[in-house]
Amino acid sequence: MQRVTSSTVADLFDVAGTRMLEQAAAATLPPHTLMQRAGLAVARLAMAWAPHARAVWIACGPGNNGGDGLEAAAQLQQRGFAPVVTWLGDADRTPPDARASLERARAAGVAFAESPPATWDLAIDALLGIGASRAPDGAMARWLASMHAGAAPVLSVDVPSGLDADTGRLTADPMPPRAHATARICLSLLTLKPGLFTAQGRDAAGEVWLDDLGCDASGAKPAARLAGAPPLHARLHSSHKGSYGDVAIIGGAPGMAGAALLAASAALHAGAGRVFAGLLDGRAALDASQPELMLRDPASLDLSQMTAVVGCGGGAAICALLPRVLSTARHAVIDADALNAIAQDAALKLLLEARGRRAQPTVLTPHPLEAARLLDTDTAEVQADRPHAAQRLADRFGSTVVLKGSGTVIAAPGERPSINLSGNARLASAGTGDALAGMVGAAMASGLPAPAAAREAVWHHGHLADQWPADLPLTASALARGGAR
Ligand SMILES: NC(=O)C1=CN([C@@H]2O[C@H](COP(=O)(O)OP(=O)(O)OC[C@H]3O[C@@H](n4cnc5c(N)ncnc54)[C@H](O)[C@@H]3O)[C@@H](O)[C@H]2O)[C@@H](O)CC1
Ligand SMILES: [K+]
Repeated sequence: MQRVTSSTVADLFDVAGTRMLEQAAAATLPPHTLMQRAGLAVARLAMAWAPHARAVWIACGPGNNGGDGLEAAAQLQQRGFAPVVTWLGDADRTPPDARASLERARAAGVAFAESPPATWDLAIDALLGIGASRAPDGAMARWLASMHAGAAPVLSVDVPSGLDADTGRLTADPMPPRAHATARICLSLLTLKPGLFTAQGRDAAGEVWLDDLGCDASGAKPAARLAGAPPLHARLHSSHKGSYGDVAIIGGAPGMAGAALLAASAALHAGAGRVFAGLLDGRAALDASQPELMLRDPASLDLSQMTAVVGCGGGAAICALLPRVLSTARHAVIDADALNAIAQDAALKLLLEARGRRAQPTVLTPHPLEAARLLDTDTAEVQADRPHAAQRLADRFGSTVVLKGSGTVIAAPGERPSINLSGNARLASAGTGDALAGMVGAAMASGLPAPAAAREAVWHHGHLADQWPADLPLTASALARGGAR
């Protein structure tokens, strides 16, 4: 059993892939073995996580996810706990594995009840797993609502019930936030699923653990992956500023110079050799606190050997510069207003596609609304399947895509999407996206391929927020200055 952290490197399997693995594993094992392993793993995690829980409520659904809960109940009962099971199954239609676990729970003397106990110290959600086919309703929906509204911690078996394991879309009502990060925990069985880590999955699952039930997943095709912590890049003693590349920040229209300066500061502190601030606001003054930044007229910059970070605070004025950036920049990071300009202009779309065909490294950094505009759809459709949306965008424009949001997805043509696990809600403030664009630019300028540059910068950006002292406000300018690696 292992806990998943932002550093974890792992393959993610969708429901179809997980089912294939389950069938292959079950075929080599005595009947009911996988469920016994699953129930034991749930019981062990429950005992380790809530060792003093006296009242344990286990809510079990009609399928094999419920079977895991019944098996866990038997195991807990045998170890001196007193679980109370509420079960929504029908003995005649229960699948064979779950029926065997039902018998074991009854034989162990587990208490069954029609409704949840009055109070509980730990709730185990074994209502629905990867077989969920519709939104929970009736008693199931009521039980889920009360366990997630209660103060006691919740352990979800395999996936939080009502969460789509492939996409992280919650079909149940949104789960209320919890005061403590570990008040929700999820034990994913056999495989890790993409939906646990993006969209609403992070909030619904809480801390994620994996038990592979002793099965080897190496033969199966993953749907996505967790890229984990990037490697440390040691610098050669004989290196010089030219070794780490030039970054040109192009943006900062009148009234929005701050966004471009944030990106410039982030690129500088993330290790770029030289950073040029090509501000659209010709009256903007140099940031006196960062004399390393070089202020230039954006039209005068020769981008052919540079990484251009374009769009931060660009406003409508960025449109006029985009044809030159898209045609000439050696590497490009396209953010914010530049993304919106491209979404509205067929000629700019063609130029972006042409960059992809020329294999000129390009990273797009949209939030869901910007991604929706580029895909000519709406935010709900993007959020309904974030890995798929990011991959569509990457394939469409031949670019690396960083789809921001909870569980940032990084996709590139010909690669499986990866999901980043560093970062937290403190990043939800103005300017943090500008800092990220600058950090991606610095990583590209250092010579990393676009997908690796995107993954590494996204991880570092989130990691900074994870390490941020709780009593210090996280502002974008401080984040940008903290980007040194
Ligand atoms: N068979 C085995 O030995 C193993 C099963 N495992 C567990 O089995 C789960 C998958 O089991 P199943 O395929 O039976 O699927 P589930 O137990 O996730 O759910 C399927 C059942 O729930 C019903 N259902 C679906 N949506 C519903 C809703 N909204 N309201 C009410 N009922 C609903 C379906 O009609 C079906 O009866 C995994 O998530 C995992 O927890 C794992 O432990 C691996 C081993
Ligand atoms: K569940």
